[in-house]
Amino acid sequence: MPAHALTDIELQTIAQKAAEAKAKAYCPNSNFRVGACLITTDGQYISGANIENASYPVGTCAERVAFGTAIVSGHRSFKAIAVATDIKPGASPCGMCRQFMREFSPPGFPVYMYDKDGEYKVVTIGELLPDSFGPEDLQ
Ligand SMILES: O=c1ccn([C@H]2C[C@H](O)[C@@H](CO)O2)c(=O)[nH]1
Ligand SMILES: [Zn+2]
Repeated sequence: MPAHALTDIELQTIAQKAAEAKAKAYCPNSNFRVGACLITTDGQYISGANIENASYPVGTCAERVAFGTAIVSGHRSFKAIAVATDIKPGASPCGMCRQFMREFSPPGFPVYMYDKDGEYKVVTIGELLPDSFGPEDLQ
């Protein structure tokens, strides 16, 4: 089992919570629901969903809502994130979210992408954002 692998229970829980968050998306502009759920290294789950705005660029993605919520709750260390959408295959995080997530996750951090049937593909943030710039580069 790779160091970052989740247990079956963790995987089930993160998928369920990402799907629940998806139901809470506020997306009157795109009607494209996205839910996300992070699991912290101490086993807590923190969710997010996309929140759109009448001024379109002001809207934000589910991944950044989940990470932002976690960070302001004091969490700094994460095992994985799940992202759930109603398409098939599941959606891959946008470029801005890749960089945002990279701030708080090592290259091996797993991103589980769930599709409308609950099937997933998992990739690492390093695969999504190769040769990335991170906070350690500022030291
Ligand atoms: O990985 C993604 C991709 C898109 N969105 C949101 C942004 C916008 O509200 C809607 C359509 O792009 O989906 C996310 O939350 N996460
Ligand atoms: Zn995004």
